Amino acid sequence: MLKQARRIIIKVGSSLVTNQGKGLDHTALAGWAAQIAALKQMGKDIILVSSGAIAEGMQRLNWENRPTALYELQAAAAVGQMGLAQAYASSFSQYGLQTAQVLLTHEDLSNRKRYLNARSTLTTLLKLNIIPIINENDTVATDEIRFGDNDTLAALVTNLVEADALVILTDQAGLYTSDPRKDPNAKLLPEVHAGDPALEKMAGGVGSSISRGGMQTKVIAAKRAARSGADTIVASGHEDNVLVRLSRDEAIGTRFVAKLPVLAARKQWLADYLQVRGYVTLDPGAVKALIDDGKSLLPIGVTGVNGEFERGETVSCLDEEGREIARGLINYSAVETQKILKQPSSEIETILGYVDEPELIHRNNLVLL
Ligand SMILES: Nc1ncnc2c1ncn2[C@@H]1O[C@H](COP(=O)(O)OP(=O)(O)O)[C@@H](O)[C@H]1O
Ligand SMILES: N[C@@H](CCC(=O)OP(=O)(O)O)C(=O)O
Repeated sequence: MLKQARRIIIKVGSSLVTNQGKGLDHTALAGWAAQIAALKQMGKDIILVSSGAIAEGMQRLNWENRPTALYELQAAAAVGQMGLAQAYASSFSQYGLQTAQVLLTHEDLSNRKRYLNARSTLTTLLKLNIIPIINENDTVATDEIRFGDNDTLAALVTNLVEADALVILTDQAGLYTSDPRKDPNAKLLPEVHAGDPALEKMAGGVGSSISRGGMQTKVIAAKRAARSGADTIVASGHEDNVLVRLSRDEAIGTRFVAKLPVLAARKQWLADYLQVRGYVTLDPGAVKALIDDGKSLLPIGVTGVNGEFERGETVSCLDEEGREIARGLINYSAVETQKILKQPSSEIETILGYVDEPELIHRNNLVLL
């Protein structure tokens, strides 16, 4: 599949770019640059999402253990990001390629204007034949606006620039039926369907103290990438010449085939880019109205509300078992929603003294998950 792909996002995880968490593995970085240069020769647009700032920062600061305080992590990232950018710039320059550093936070992608700016900057860099190297802007990201792991960031970038494929390189051969570090009988899955709920049960957490997310975030990243039609490959970065071989369509690792219906750009944005501020619980009738009948969500079908949100913010819709079935932009704040839930829309004015909209979440602002 990579043979056909013109635009590819490649993510290399913390487990691959660092020397067991002690600074950057410069030989490994040079190897990624060499392989990406070969892919560029084949006429492909490449964006690299690379972790490693915190590990490099810890090394430069002589810190033995990964700090837990956010401000220390942020300081380490600020120091280490310099090293990461330098290392890539010098490795890629061997092949006559220039690099650009792009640091993003979740907020950059949830704000529509900044999202569009990020998209045009990235596409301009690609047109200029430059390799954008993306990482999370750890220095300013607070807990509420953090991606945390770079798998999620890579998936959102895949959708942002409408890439054809996402390649996630890690320290395991691909997705196994269970965590191979814990289960000696775990089997590698060569091909799966992105978005298959069974996969999330197989995938476990991180494999090392420096990584974030584990296989769980990779499986979800594949589901997100599929929403814009991109296939995902999760493969081992220790595999010799892996990117070049993948681009010859050699079967390596796990391929997540995108079979989900492709969502329109605005609906993708609703599904994945916005931060959920609260939850509403739906009765079975409302669940059916949303899923089977394509209706808007009315207050009468809501049985519970959680969180503090304002009008226009993103709220997740749960069924009675707590499964998320949809997300959308809500027309009433949490306080207002609490007052009008289980009530017919005709009562909104009597209860609140005004009415914004008869729907709690209008269909146009709602996406099924
Ligand atoms: N079903 C699974 N298949 C493969 N790896 C798994 C699975 N469940 C959990 N893992 C763990 O996920 C780890 C890879 O994720 P992570 O440690 O976050 O690496 P990275 O830094 O590359 O993102 C593996 O080392 C492995 O221990
Ligand atoms: N942004 C952080 C890395 C986040 C992280 O570890 O992500 P991952 O490579 O997905 O395990 C850094 O550069 O140190």
